[in-house]
Amino acid sequence: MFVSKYSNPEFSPYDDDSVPETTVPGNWPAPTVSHALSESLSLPGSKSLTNRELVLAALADGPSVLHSPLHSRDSALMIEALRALGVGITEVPTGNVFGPDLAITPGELEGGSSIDCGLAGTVMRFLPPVAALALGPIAFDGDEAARRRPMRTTIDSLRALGVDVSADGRGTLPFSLYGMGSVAGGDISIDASASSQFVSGLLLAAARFDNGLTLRHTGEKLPSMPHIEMTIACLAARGVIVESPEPGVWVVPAGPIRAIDVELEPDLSNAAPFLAAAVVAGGSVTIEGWPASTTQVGADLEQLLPLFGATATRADGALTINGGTGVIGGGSYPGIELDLSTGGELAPAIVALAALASSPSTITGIGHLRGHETDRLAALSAEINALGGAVTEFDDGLHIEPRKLHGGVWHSYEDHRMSTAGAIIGLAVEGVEIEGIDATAKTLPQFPALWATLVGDVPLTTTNTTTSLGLL
Ligand SMILES: O=C(O)C1=C[C@@H](OP(=O)(O)O)[C@@H](O)[C@H](O)C1
Ligand SMILES: C=C(OP(=O)(O)O)C(=O)O
Repeated sequence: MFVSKYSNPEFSPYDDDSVPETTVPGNWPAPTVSHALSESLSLPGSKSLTNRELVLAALADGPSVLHSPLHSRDSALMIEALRALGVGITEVPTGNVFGPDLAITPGELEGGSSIDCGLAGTVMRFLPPVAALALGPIAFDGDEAARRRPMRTTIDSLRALGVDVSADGRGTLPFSLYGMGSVAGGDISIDASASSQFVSGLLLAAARFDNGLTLRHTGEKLPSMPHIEMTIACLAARGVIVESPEPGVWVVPAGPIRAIDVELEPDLSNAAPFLAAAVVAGGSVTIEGWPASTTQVGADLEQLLPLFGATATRADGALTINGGTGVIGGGSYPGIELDLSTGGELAPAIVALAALASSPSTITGIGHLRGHETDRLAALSAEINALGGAVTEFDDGLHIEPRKLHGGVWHSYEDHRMSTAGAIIGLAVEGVEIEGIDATAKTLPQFPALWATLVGDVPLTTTNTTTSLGLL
């Protein structure tokens, strides 16, 4: 189990004498809520932005500082991997409850290491093109579950760039490459229909290729376009202007990646379960520090949650979702028909809400979620149906019929968004116990503490978020 030193994942939303029994010791009893919410929360930095900025700072033309970065398993894996490649990364204490800033000093990229990708898509897809710029052999592996995630496009694209890659034919981790200290670059075509991260990984490193890169996506569909736009925006802020002469084609000029200090935005996708809680419980949840403009797809929650009858208000740099009376207060909200191809990482929270809706929902455009931390379509339908739900899977999505749900064990499949989807359902359904709540450490180790704050008015303090931080 990963325990971030910036959190205390053991923190429970219950008083010591009121913790419900679970059928299996170690399961997390998802708290129900019996009152309308009225809570305001801050969240730690964005995973997607933190791991992009770590890579770009490592490839930049001088030292820089990342302010308010995420500290979680995915960012820790990225930091360790970059250090193994010869990049200097040190913590700069600030008093921020979510952890210190990071000072990054680029170095000559060196081989000779084995990189643990854990279960992080951003590590396994972003770092191989960076490693190709190093000198020497570099091996990539990860969790057992990571060995099921699609990697063929990364492997094929590196080979198309002339990089020597050793891999069996399965198109997954583990594999290794032999970096020659430079990559010529040029013109390659890839099929990124399984993940936008194949595109982002190449774009992030391409300015450091001798001839830059012209990248063409040849597959039928391309999920998560906002994440590619995020990559392009992060590069632009560092002076690398990526042109897209036609959809699915990107041209990255060779040149320096400028070192800049960056303030990270809070993770808006991680806001999804907290804001969804207002829809279920009624009342309001406010997320502080909501950026006025952003490339994060989590910003779509402002439009998505009103589809379930909630109202969204932006004021004073915060987003508030008000769920009215909520299901808990005796209200109901309708199901939805939605193509979520641009925001697949929001799907588990949206599907959890759909499972509590009063009419059917159909979510499409999310077939690629079968290659996420787990096959999310199979996992969501199995877990909701085990609680008495009626979810059917099709290739590209899920259909959810309204049913009265009952308690039971909700499996996380080591997937942080499965854990949090179970917590949303548990707000309204007595006796839901979550197996594997620790999976939330992937991007939000403070989830149990923040959820306790949300449902139980337990103040978020240095005791429940930063016990072992030693900064304050
Ligand atoms: O580039 C990124 O930071 C991400 C891209 C998306 O991946 P896919 O395109 O594989 O869905 C998203 O789901 C993931 O959580 C983060
Ligand atoms: C798909 C996700 O993660 P990853 O970055 O590992 O792909 C996610 O966080 O929903």
